Amino acid sequence: MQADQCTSTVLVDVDHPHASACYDAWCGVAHGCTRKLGMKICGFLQKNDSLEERSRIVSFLKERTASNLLSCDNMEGDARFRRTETDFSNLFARDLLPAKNGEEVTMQFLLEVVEILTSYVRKTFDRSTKVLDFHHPHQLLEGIEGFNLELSEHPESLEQILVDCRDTLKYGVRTGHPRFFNQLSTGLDIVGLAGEWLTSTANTNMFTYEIAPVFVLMEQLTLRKMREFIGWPNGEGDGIFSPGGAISNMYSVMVARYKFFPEVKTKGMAAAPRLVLFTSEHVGSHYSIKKASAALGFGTENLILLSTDEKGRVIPADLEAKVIMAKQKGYVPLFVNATAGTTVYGAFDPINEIADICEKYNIWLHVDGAWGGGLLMSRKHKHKLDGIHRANSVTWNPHKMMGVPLQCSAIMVRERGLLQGCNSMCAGYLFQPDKQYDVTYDTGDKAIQCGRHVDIFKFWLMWKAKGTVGFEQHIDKCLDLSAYLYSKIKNREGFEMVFSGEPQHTNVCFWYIPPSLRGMPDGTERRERLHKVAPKIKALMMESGTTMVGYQPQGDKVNFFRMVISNPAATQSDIDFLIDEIERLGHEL
Ligand SMILES: Cc1ncc(COP(=O)(O)O)c(C=O)c1O
Ligand SMILES: NCCCC(=O)O
Repeated sequence: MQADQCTSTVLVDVDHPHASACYDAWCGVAHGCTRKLGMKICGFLQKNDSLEERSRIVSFLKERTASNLLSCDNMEGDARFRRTETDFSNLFARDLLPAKNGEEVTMQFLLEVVEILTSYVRKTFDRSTKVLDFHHPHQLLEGIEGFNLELSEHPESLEQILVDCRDTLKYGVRTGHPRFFNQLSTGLDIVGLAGEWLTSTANTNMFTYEIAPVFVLMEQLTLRKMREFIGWPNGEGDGIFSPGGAISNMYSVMVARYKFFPEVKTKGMAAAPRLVLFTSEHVGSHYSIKKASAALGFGTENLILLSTDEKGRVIPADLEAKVIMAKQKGYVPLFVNATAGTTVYGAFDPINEIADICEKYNIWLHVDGAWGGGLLMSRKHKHKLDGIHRANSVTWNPHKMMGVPLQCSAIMVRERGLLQGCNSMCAGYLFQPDKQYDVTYDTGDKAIQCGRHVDIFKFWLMWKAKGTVGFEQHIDKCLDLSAYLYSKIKNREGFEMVFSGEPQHTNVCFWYIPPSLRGMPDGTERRERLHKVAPKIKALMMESGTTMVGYQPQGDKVNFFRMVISNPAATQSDIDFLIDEIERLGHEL
């Protein structure tokens, strides 16, 4: 293989036994070419990765080379922005753009950062790397191998800044790792990552169309598409992206109150009767409803918890009984939260039956689909959210089941105008009515925030890259993996399911029973000892860094593992690994 670096023309011996090496060389050529030509070569090469295909490609490229169509003669032009050995020890932030002559240093610095990030991405998907390198807070605060968290009086060199970047990732948790199961938000979507990089580079604000024209329109179009999945005709309604599901849920309570008692906006809660809210007793109906009742002045005593069945689903009859009881006490039932995918059990409340009761008593129905909303995109699983179209508002977090990088949460409201009416303050320095464009595109007055981060682009880009079918495949795969896990442990010695039956979402809840506890009669001693098993296994897991899965008690149930899957990188082998690891770490307890 010879490559004339001046024109980067590559002469290839197709029959050479190392045709594959030629293929790799062509990739190198592609990367040295102009974007368009390089992309074409890369795309062409990557579509065909078998050796035979590679040889065919190489002979194709050889012919093209012969016709001299593949010369990347702008190498010189790009060479100055190729990563080169740079001594950053005497370079500082002040040497970066917009400093005079700062372009070269800036490019080299950013290329170093890109190298750090791309190296991290590669390791994230490498199962031979650890999920985490756990250290206790005092160890990190004392400084490990020179990683000093203290802030500096004087500027650190760019070399130190790059070291700090590497260490920050080194001592963090690889939430994109295929064996990271600890949270509902997992994974590292590359297109989403690129979207986030662009978002930070654009560094703008969502409050007005004038400074975020493209992002505002993307948000509007994407929310409409989401509302179509909810089943509101033509995607009618309103919405906004918020910092998270807890805030989205808070919006729903605020808007419900504004709908029925608008004067509370100006006169406060004194202008309303004693209002009561309803949600599942399960902590997984999410404590954010409780937070909302506290933060919005209802008082947590006015949040009435609803009984649930063995699978954690709200019992509609209990809701109706408690509504009647509240009314008999002179309270006003304002708001019911039905959860589509509870945090711990993954339970889907019976929305239609709950909607019947809400319509009967004229109560606002909110569906918290923070965790389960994504299943609306799956033809196989969307039935679990039947009735969601009857909701007055819906929370849906793409940053959970759909793998969109944090943060990305939507609150959608069926009735247009309520978000604006509830939150608008008409700040004259932002929302001038006499702008040259249609000011209804200014979103700021719908929000409880002023400045609002651009959370839409990474989601919009992923949707463009995956298509709706791509999200459906992602969701179906994760649910298939949870069914696989359930099938592996439901009758396995040493494993006990917290509730019977196939998982509704990807949540699989179970106890691991070490041999020392097997055969022990149920009672206080067994419960106390079992309560300590999951925390101990989790601690050993984190110290070994091999995998991570959450645990918690629920009601009268002692600590149990909650396995959730939202990372499309996970495979059955990772599920097998988790089971084996739990047995390995817990066997001697
Ligand atoms: C059902 C449910 N609602 C709301 C939330 C809160 O979402 P966020 O963490 O984005 O605030 C969660 C988080 O797990 C959840 O599971
Ligand atoms: N909304 C909090 C996240 C809960 C979890 O990831 O388990």
